[in-house]
Amino acid sequence: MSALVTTKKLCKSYGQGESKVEVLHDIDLTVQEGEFLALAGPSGSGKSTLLTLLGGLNRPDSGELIIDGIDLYSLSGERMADFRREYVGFVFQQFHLMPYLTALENVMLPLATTGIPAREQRRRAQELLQQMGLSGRENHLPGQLSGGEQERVAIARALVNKPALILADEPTGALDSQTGERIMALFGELNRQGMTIIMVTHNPDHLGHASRTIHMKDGRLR
Ligand SMILES: Nc1ncnc2c1ncn2[C@@H]1O[C@H](COP(=O)(O)OP(=O)(O)OP(=O)(O)O)[C@@H](O)[C@H]1O
Repeated sequence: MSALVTTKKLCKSYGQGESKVEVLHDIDLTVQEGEFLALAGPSGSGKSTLLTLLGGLNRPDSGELIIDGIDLYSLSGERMADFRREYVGFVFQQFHLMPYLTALENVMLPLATTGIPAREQRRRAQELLQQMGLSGRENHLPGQLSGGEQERVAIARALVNKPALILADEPTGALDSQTGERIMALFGELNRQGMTIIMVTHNPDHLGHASRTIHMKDGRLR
C-alpha cells in the first residue's frame, strides 16, 4: 500500500482578532490507498473542518496536503476545482441533491464538464444506480425517494467520476438506524473493491466498518 493522502502540520482557524477560533492544530495524517478511515470525536472537535480541508473545499492557515503526489494547496482555485472533480467524491449528511433533477440527472451532474459523450455519461450513471439497488428509480425526483434512496443517489453521484478518494461527512446522520447500517455495508463493499474512504461519524456502531478509527479532540488527533 502507498500513501494516498498526507497532511503536514495542518492548522486552521476561523474569524479574526478577538473572535478568532483555532480549530485545527498541527494535523499530521497519512491515509494509505485502500484504507477506510473513520474520524470520530465530540461535536466541535474539528472533524468536518478537517474533511473540507482534505477535499480542497477549504484552505488551511498553514500546512501541507499531498494527495497522490500533488501538493494541493499550491494549486490555483481553478486547478483545485479540477482536482476535486477528478480525484474526490463527496457524500454529505444532507445529500445535497438537486430537487428538480431526476435521480439519473443528479448522478450525471459531475460528468457535465468532462467531455465524455452524453450516451456514455448516461450509461455510467444508469449502471451505478443499478449497483446501488435503484433500478426503476432513475426518473424519480429526490422528493419521490426515501432518505436511504436519496443517500444512495448521492453516493452514486460521488462515485460517477471514479474518484480515488471518497470523503463522507456523517453519511448516515439523517437516516434511521437500519437504513444507516445498509449504507455502511455499502461503504464497506466499496472499500473492499479498492476505494479509499475517509468518513466522519458520530455513530460508534459504524466504526466497525472502518479499517482504522482516529479520534479527534479539540482540533487534534489523539
Ligand atoms: N465557517 C465557520 N466559521 C466560524 N467557526 C466555524 C466555522 N465552521 C466551523 N466553525 C467552528 O469550528 C469548530 C469545529 O467545527 P467542525 O464543524 O469542524 O466540528 P465537528 O467535529 O465536525 O463538529 P460536529 O460533530 O458537531 O459536526 C467549532 O467550534 C465550530 O463552531
